Parts: sequence; C-alpha cells; structure tokens
Amino acid sequence: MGYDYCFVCGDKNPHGLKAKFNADGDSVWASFHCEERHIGWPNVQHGGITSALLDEACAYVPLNMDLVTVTAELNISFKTPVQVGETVRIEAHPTKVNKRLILVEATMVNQAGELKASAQAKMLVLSKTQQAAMGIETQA
Ligand SMILES: CCCCCCCCCCCC(=O)SCCNC(=O)CCNC(=O)[C@H](O)C(C)(C)COP(=O)(O)OP(=O)(O)OC[C@H]1O[C@@H](n2cnc3c(N)ncnc32)[C@H](O)[C@@H]1OP(=O)(O)O
Repeated sequence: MGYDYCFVCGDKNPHGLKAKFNADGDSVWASFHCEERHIGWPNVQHGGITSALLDEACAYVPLNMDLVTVTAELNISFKTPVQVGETVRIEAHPTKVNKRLILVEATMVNQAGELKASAQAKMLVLSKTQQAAMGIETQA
C-alpha cells in the first residue's frame, strides 16, 4: 500500500500535509491549519497547497464510494487568501455520478465561514487494468 506516502493525506510522508479526511454521507471533509512552511507570498498560503487540498478532497469523494479515480480536470477559484495561522475546512460532494465520470464540487472556508476557494473536478474512474498500468496499488 502506497497511500501512506500520499503528499496530502499520508501519515508517513515527512514532507506531506497529513490532512485527515472524514466521510459524512456522500460528502467528505478535512481541517487544515496554515503554517509558515505552506506559504508562497509572505503570510499567504501557496495556491498549490490550496489546490492540492481541494484536489485530494475531490478524490476522496469517489474513494468514499469505493471507486479509484484520477483527476482529469480541476478548476479552482481562489476567492480570498488563506493566511498563516488560519484553520480552514475543506468539503467536497458529488454533483453527478456516471459509470466512468464523477463530477465533484469542493469548497475551502475559514472558521468564520468565509469562502477561501472553490473547485469543480472531473474524476475519471480507473478500471483494475488501468490502476495496474499506472502502478496504483489498492487495498483488496
Ligand atoms: C486510503 C486513501 C488514499 C487516498 C489517496 C488519494 C490520492 C488522490 C490524489 C488526488 C487525485 C490526483 O491528483 S490524480 C493525479 C492527477 N491526474 C492524473 O495524473 C491523470 C492524468 N491523466 C490520465 O491519466 C488520463 O488523461 C485519464 C485517465 C484522465 C483519461 O485518459 P483516457 O485515455 O482518456 O481514458 P479512457 O479510459 O480512454 O477514457 C475514459 C473516458 O473518459 C473521457 N475523458 C477523458 N478525459 C476527460 C476529461 N477531462 N473530461 C471529460 N471526459 C474525459 C474519455 O473521453 C472517455 O470517454 P468515453 O470514450 O468512455 O465516452
């Protein structure tokens, strides 16, 4: 199992974000605390970190349905900077579920409920053959 080393959620990745995702019905959520090591511009969370968290949330939605996917498209709107010291909540839910394509929407809000960023993703369901070809190992 390689998931322990996922950059966003893996427990064993020493450089990772170690975000823990939880299921709530067909939605998923996680909390994340922005620290100095997550910045791009001074005091502002790097957009790539924001994107990675939203991408991960979008991948956890199909995972919550026992589907292994990759992100085919990810569109992000950065609304307000996430600042060092802020804790944000990332949530995602499916908007359309087809056999091969899962459409997902995700949001990132701070503790005051201010919208920091939102995302729409197209998640492509991988067959076992595709997973093997990409070297993705999944739990039996
Ligand atoms: C324990 C917890 C751990 C948890 C660990 C969780 C880790 C999660 C990580 C976060 C998620 C990621 O970042 S994943 C990494 C970032 N993403 C990637 O690397 C993906 C790279 N791209 C690809 O591999 C490929 O482009 C695919 C698989 C997305 C599509 O390849 P393909 O060759 O088109 O696939 P194929 O099977 O032939 O096509 C399937 C169908 O989807 C359609 N299709 C393909 N792309 C798109 C698209 N953008 N929008 C709409 N439809 C599309 C095709 O036309 C086709 O339609 P039809 O002909 O069937 O009608």
